[in-house]
Amino acid sequence: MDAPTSPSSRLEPSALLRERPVIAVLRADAARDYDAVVDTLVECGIRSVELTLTTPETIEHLPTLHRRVGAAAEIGVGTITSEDQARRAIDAGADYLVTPITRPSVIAEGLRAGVPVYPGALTPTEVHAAWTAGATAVKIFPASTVGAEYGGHLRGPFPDLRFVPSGGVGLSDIEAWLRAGALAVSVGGPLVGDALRGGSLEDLRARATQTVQLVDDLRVRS
Ligand SMILES: O=C[C@H](O)COP(=O)(O)O
Repeated sequence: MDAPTSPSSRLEPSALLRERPVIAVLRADAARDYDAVVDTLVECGIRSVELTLTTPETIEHLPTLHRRVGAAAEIGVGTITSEDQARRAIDAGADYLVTPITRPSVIAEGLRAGVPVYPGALTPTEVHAAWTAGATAVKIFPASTVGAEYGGHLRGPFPDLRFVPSGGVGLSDIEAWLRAGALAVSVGGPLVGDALRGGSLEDLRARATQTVQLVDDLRVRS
């Protein structure tokens, strides 16, 4: 049985994510493919990277990536669906956990360890359940099925809600989501492209630089 969790134990998002509200989601064929892409993203100013458990050896490779980026970026582990996965990711040093679903026991693992959790939810009922279980922010997934307008709708009944859209968020959607009140945006394919599968790192650099510029400009203007 999943234990209820007091919202008072909710963890805050990192300063890195608050300052530059983009999470780059990496889904690779092998963990070693992360290295050059993470280096490039962080060089361009991306400060939050989410690895995914569909990539073999992700947890084993996490300490190597932490050594590569140092304090320049936080590295989270996503696609977590079980308490065991959550514990293993935490033990390997995950800075945060991301789940495609809301499972209160996984959120509780993060809270116990002091590691922020971003659980996935879509409907208002799911979003509310994720938030009250102690999410640092609720991952709205898959975000492209609802669009940025949905974020504004959620703020009506849930004015304190923190949310992060994920899934199909294009670079051209980032501004609308942040203006709708998102804490941050989570972007995989549209940012990373084919860079994890031998694609151009220069093209990745261009997309990452453009993305960083966009969110920094929005912060200055808001
Ligand atoms: O699990 C994947 C993330 O939600 C990112 O999705 P995306 O590649 O559509 O941006």
